[in-house]
Amino acid sequence: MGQGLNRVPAGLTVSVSVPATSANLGPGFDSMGLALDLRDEVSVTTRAEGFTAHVDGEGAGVVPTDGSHLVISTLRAHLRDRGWDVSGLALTAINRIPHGRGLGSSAAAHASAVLLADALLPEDERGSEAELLDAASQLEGHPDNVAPALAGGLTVSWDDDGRYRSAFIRPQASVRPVVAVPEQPLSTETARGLLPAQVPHHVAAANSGRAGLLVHALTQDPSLLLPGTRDWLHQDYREPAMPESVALVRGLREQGLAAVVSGAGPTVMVLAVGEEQAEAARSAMRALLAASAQSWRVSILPVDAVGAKVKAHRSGQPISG
Ligand SMILES: Nc1ncnc2c1ncn2[C@@H]1O[C@H](COP(=O)(O)OP(=O)(O)O)[C@@H](O)[C@H]1O
Ligand SMILES: N[C@@H](CCOP(=O)(O)O)C(=O)O
Repeated sequence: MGQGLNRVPAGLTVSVSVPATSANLGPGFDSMGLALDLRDEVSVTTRAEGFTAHVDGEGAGVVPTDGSHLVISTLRAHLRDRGWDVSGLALTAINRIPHGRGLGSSAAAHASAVLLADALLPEDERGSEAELLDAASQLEGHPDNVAPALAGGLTVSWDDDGRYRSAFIRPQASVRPVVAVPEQPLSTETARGLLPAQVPHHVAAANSGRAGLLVHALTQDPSLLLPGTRDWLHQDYREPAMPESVALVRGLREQGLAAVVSGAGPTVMVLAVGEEQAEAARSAMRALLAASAQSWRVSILPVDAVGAKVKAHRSGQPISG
């Protein structure tokens, strides 16, 4: 327990649920993201001593069960930043977001931790929405997953001289994301390591144009989603780490479907328009993956319009220490 820090009392329980997210959406590298209807649920109860994590679902048996669990360590880091700490914590999680697949599991964990920590603070010490967005994004290293995880829907985020900010946008209701999630994970860190330090000016210009077009396609004219999801900044550079995913994106795009690598991959997502095209995308994915050596989960994952929910808070009176 840090010296001079206020102590959150034992006996407080807080729960959050946070959606999966797909970042980049093609040309919106490190800035655009979409929340998806698949949620992690996490509860913590403060106690006098000891840090434990009980996890069901994705990551069970793999992620740590002590104080080094990502949500516990991040929650404590956020508390300390605010001048507080906690002597003990029991965490329970139902994880549905697969890890290391490009569906924002680590962003969901960082967002959960910051929201849980904030809810454990006395009301007058809690952060604003903008502060929580910035705090969770700083922990994640980029804001494109954290912003839609917190707010739902579609977000465009930017770095405002060292502070992350986000605009929240309602996508067209007809947009139906379809995902193909492979068995084999790929860490975001590894995928980021494949990116070049610089790209030619004409490539940056082309990508910026498509990112602008993508916002128009997602909000006004979904018939432009195929050109609006074209990327030159990250997907091809990452091909050596996920050749099947990049080949799947190409195969789907040749059929006129707006396919992208979800986040840093290796999940592939199609931004379909309407139920009929979503079903067609699902069939096309299954057909193109029929000969794959690994298994893939193919499903329609609707857009989550709600974002993170702090679900319960049995409040007590935090004490100073
Ligand atoms: N809910 C969670 N609880 C504990 N650790 C998690 C959780 N979610 C993610 N992680 C950690 O983050 C890693 C995945 O992060 P990352 O490589 O960024 O992939 P992605 O965010 O695309 O799923 C996992 O292997 C695990 O170590
Ligand atoms: N912009 C990031 C997005 C990473 O998303 P994740 O879901 O794979 O963590 C990147 O492309 O590196």
